[in-house]
Formats: sequence, structure tokens, C-alpha cells
Amino acid sequence: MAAVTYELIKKDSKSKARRGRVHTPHGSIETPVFMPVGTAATVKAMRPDEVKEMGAQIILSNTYHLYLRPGHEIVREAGGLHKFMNWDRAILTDSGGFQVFSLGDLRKITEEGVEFRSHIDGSKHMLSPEKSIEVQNALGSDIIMAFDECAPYPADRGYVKNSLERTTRWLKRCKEANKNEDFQSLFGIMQGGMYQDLRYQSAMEIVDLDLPGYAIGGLSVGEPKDIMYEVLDYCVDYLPADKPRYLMGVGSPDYLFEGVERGVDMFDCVLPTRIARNGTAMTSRGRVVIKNAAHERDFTALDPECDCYTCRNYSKAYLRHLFKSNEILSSMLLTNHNLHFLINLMSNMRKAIEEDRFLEFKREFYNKYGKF
Ligand SMILES: Nc1cc(N)c2c(=O)[nH][nH]c(=O)c2c1
Repeated sequence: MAAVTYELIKKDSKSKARRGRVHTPHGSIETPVFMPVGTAATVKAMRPDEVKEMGAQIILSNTYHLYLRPGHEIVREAGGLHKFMNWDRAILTDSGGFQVFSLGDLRKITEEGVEFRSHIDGSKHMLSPEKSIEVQNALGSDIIMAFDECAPYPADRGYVKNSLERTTRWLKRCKEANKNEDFQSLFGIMQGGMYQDLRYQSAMEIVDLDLPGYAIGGLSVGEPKDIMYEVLDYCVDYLPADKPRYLMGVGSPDYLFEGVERGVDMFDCVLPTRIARNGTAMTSRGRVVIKNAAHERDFTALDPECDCYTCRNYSKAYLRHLFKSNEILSSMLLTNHNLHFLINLMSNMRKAIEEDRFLEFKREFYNKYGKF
């Protein structure tokens, strides 16, 4: 039996939204769930106890970054990523493929894997399905992602078909490389671009490998919203209902609502932490760009409906002052708020599904949030 299993608790009667639970060796995860990104073994500007206190059940870390620095062998010697970063709940690691592919000219794709030069010191490396699994095994994460190619957008049909078929061959190699692992569950990744028949082909090929969970890749790569939603309208249903479904790289409130409404269980995105460091907050009334002059003498909280540490203790005026003064505390407080906002949003979505009022909740949120 896989170390990661999925339990369906309730389906919404008026949409494909579903309430579930993912069981992992480091605890159960109530779904739908948003996963904060901890790229280099830290959720930037946050202590792990703060991330835990706000209710984060699982975080994501990046294989590419940890392989290059400090190196997966050092993390293995430290006792694994949980011990190294003092996080005792679940961890998902990505395969490193997405970062390597985004290196552009600094990489060369072959059937073996991807040759690339480190963005840190220019040194040459080869990341292959086997190497990605070796690194993720050393990190000791609960959920490990298959080494895949995320086709760019736009991409012609021939390229997308060849790419998804190579991704399936790489997935088989990942499964073989991970076969002796008892505690780390390998998730496959569906590709296929914006082509329905290729999405179906990719899904059938990866589901045939009977893995503990599946991700939808190749979206949130610059395509228009309506195209993403159109692809999600059909491709989520290509995945088995008794396994977790994970939409990669998605994390703004509207995308989360639209993904949950279509049956997605898990999400990750750097957006909340990245925009926080750039001075933007997600609130129930829409985004707040804290450096705007309008906030100079605004002594009210960021969000009247938020009970996070930042909203309970600080005003927009103070947060604007910190940001304009380039104070480290600005990133800390805005990151704390943005993660709390999304984690709380997912908790409210779970409650709405339990009470069979998900679409009503979505309408209420959209009416208050205004323009996305
Ligand atoms: N938007 C996306 C974000 C991601 N981190 C990934 C990924 O890690 N793998 N494959 C993907 O297709 C992908 C898409």
C-alpha cells in the first residue's frame, strides 16, 4: 500500500468541488489545500513555527535549488529535509525539471535527461529521471514529483505530443528508480499542452502506472485564463477520483476557486510569498499595493476580515513605512498575511463544501474581492 492515500469525504452537489483528506507519513492533509512554497528549505521570511501556527499542513521545496545548494547529500546527512529545516509536517518536493527547463539557453534536452548550467556558478550538470529521484530520496520528502517536461505556451501540437510521450517514458524510469522506497510516494504529471486529445493520451499513459497521486502540469505557463479553465473543464476528470489531484503553479484566489470547482485537491504557488516581498497584499477586498500614497495616513488594518498577526497588530500606514524603508519586517509581515489569507481561504472553501454551499461562497467572495 502506498504511504500516501486519499480519502474522499464529501462531494459538492452543484459542482465538481470535493472535500477530502490525504494521508501521509507526516500527518493527514485536509483538502482542498494550498501548499506554501519553501524553495531553498525555507518559506522565505517565515519561521516554521509561524507557518505551522497559521495552519499550513504541507509545504513544497524545490529539488533543483537544494541539489545545487547545499547539495542533497548534506541534507541526507542532516537526517533529511524535515529535520534540516525543522518542519515535522508533510513536504512535497518537485522534480527540478520545471526550474531546469526555465533556464532557457542554459540547458539541453536529450532522452537521457537535461544538461544544464547552474544559475549559481555556471557549473555543468545533468538532471535525469534517476538523478531527480535520487535527490528527492535523499531529501526524504513525503510526496515526490516525477521528472517531466513542462511544454511552453504556445507550443505546436507536434512538439507537445513528442514532449508528453518523453515525459511518460521518464515517468516509467522514475517509478523504477523509486521502487524500493516505502515512505515516499511518487506522483505522475499530466502534460499535453492545450490539446484535449493529447491531455487524454498523457492522462491514460500515466494513470496506467497506478501511482498514489497525479498532478496537472503544463498550465499556469502564460496561457489566458479562459484557456486554462477550458483545459481544466475536461482534464481533471481524466484522473482517477480515488487519488489526489494536484494543479501545479496555481495560487491566486480566482484560480484556486476555479480549480476547486473543477475537482482539484492540491495547489502550490510562489505568488503569495513573492508579491509580499514586493509590497502587495491579498485581501478580502482585492489586492493592496502598500507603497501607494493612499495608505500613508491609513491607520486601519490591511484586511478588516483578517485575524492574522499582521492585521491584528499593524496599520497600512506602518506597513507602507516599512516597505518604503526597505525594512526586513515588511517582507515578514506581508508574507505572514498573504499565506494566512490563502490558508484561511482554503479552510473556508472546505467548510463551504461540507455545507454544500461552495458556489454561494464563491459568489460572496467574488462580489467582495472585485476585479481579479
Ligand atoms: N505551472 C507549473 C509549475 C510547476 N512547478 C510545474 C512543475 O514543477 N512540473 N511540471 C509542470 O508542468 C509545472 C507547471
